[in-house]
Amino acid sequence: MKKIVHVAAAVITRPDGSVLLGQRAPDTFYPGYWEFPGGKVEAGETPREALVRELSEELDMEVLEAHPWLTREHVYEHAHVSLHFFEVPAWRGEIHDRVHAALSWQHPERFEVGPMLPANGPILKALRLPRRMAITQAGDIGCDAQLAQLDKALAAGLRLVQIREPGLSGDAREAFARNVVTRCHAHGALALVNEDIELARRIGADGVHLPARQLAALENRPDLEWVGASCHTRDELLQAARLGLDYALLGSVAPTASHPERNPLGWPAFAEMVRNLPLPVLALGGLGPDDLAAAKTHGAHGMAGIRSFWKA
Ligand SMILES: Nc1nc2c([nH]c(=O)n2[C@H]2C[C@H](O)[C@@H](COP(=O)(O)OP(=O)(O)OP(=O)(O)O)O2)c(=O)[nH]1
Repeated sequence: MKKIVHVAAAVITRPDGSVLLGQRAPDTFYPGYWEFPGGKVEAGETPREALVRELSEELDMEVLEAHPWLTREHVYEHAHVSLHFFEVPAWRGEIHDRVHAALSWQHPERFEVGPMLPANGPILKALRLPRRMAITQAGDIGCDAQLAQLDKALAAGLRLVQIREPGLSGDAREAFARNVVTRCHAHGALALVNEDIELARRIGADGVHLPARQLAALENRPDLEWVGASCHTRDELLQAARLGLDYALLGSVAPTASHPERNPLGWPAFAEMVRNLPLPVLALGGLGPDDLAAAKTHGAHGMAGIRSFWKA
């Protein structure tokens, strides 16, 4: 077995959502391939310390903020690497590249450079996962009211919707879900169906969201473009990772109106549970739009919720 080489890599992000990629120099492994700036963690360093050092050495950049994001393993011919990705949204200094053949700012929805290093495919997909997911509540407020909220939220930039309507009957649920998918697609937003894999396929949804008990029962990932799951424990998160899911929801982080009696996790426990996972995690439960910064600091990709997530 090859020794594991730890690597810190930076998803350096501008406010318009573009990320910085570097093209590997001719004298390296995979010359000409594109990567996220970073490099090997040296003895005695944490991945974060390595990240700060590498970005200073390679790009002349002083990192002001770095949020832990994903950790992925990949076995190359030359090494078994464990890639610790951080999101870097703030830095000081003008970027001066010292090691790459070229640098390029790229939008995750349409990468125009390639090829990418082989380990990075799932990373590029994770970058396309929006940061906020709103979960429908038509069973509580009525289909018309929910669709009106959806229109407003899409117009305000919402790009990820989970259709979760256990209270609607089969036909009503299908008609409502079709309506949501059409409206989401008109805005380039993703629409996922809770639990019902067949319904998701039938109506052309982008994927399915698995409740925890369905996640536990599955042996293989359903064959849809986007598949995520609700998790409450580290074991459930690891099962989502084993199945190769695209994201997980983890909560409740804070007390919620619907379950005030449940013991919330709190941010420190959330951060511990999502540490070194290979898939993005959205924080759920008792959160509002203002909590995104705290969520990212604690290792979340973003947030999901019902009530406050429909307020445009
Ligand atoms: N920096 C970076 N490395 C990546 C990414 N994806 C990926 O598979 N890798 C792999 C390629 C290499 O095997 C390893 C990084 O090692 P490296 O050789 O570039 O590291 P380094 O800058 O410390 O270089 P050196 O000390 O060997 O000169 O991680 C990525 O997006 N960014």
